Amino acid sequence: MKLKVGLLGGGSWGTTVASLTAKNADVTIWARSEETVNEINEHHTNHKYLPGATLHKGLKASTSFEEVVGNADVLIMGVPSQHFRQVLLDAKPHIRPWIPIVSLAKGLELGTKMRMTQIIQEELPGHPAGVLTGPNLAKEIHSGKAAAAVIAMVDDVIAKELQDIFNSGVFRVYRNTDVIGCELGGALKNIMAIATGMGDGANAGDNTRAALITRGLSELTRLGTAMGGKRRTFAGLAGMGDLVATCSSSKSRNHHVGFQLGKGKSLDEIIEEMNEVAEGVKTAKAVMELSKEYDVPMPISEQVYNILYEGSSVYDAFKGLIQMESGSEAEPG
Ligand SMILES: NC(=O)C1=CN([C@@H]2O[C@H](COP(=O)(O)OP(=O)(O)OC[C@H]3O[C@@H](n4cnc5c(N)ncnc54)[C@H](OP(=O)(O)O)[C@@H]3O)[C@@H](O)[C@H]2O)C=CC1
Ligand SMILES: O=C(CO)COP(=O)(O)O
Repeated sequence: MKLKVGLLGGGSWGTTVASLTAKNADVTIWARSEETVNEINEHHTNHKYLPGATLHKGLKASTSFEEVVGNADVLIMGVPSQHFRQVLLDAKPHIRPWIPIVSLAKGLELGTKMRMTQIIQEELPGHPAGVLTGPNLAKEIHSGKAAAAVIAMVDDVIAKELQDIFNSGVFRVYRNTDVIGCELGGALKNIMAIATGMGDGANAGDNTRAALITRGLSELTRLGTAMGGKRRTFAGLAGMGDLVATCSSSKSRNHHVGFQLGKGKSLDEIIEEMNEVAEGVKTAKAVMELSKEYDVPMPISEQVYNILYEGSSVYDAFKGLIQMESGSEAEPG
């Protein structure tokens, strides 16, 4: 008997994971748009988010939480971070006791600064909560290119069962028990992708991008370990892996936002023209508060924040970073 999976969120990554998982399980995806649901059921496509992709024929879709979640053995949350709690609460009355809940989101909730598994634990205490993360640009995965990911859960026995649902040929899924580190790696790298995007947009060069990625890793590891993540996690797929993929790819939405800023466009213009989420824009706000709370200097994130919200220019940001005293590699700066 195949496990029943309910997946909430019909965007590019939610749809990609639903289609991949449909090879191993009986999957129904929830999207709020009837048009998307009908398109998935009738044509096995989701043009708005995955143009040109054909989805697994066994994947079903519905706008009804009851239909998607009511019988599910596993719940996967593919909704962006700022809407995650509300969608979880809307689905809550239909969720069966103690089924595992896996987040696909890479961001922190504004206001609470919470990770998505913390929201799951707060709203649905007792459900094992985990995250699927790693260098996984949806646009490459739906076209069948190989990739590796990590399923992180405190309970490694449940993680092993979930590994079998997600693993499929060229999509290789590893396990990790460090949920905090895996979740923070995914959220924090988006800010670094905005930074490298800015450099690329402003034609700063390959050496600058490499310096930003490397110092970005050091910066996110500092905050991540202060918040309870394990140093090794940040050197793995959820940290370094995702950082490299996102910071160097024009397929990344966060890199795209940075790139356009580097070309001189305003944030409002860029967001207006996008129909997808770039989580780093909002996560940057939460991270500035966390940097103060944990007393961890985050110079790259701070410059990204200044450009996004304080009216600084890309030139000001690079000048700011370059004028910092360069001490030991182990130190901020
Ligand atoms: N795309 C990728 O390559 C990857 C993305 N992720 C992460 O996955 C998460 C989901 O991103 P992704 O699928 O890419 O997002 P997209 O931007 O592609 O899609 C956003 C989805 O969220 C829905 N949505 C927007 N607002 C609301 C709301 N208020 N209530 C309910 N649903 C809403 C949209 O529905 P509608 O169409 O009706 O507006 C749409 O289905 C993000 O945290 C992202 O960082 C992780 C790995 C890879
Ligand atoms: O997280 C991702 C790749 O691992 C997707 O990054 P973007 O959200 O920037 O497109």
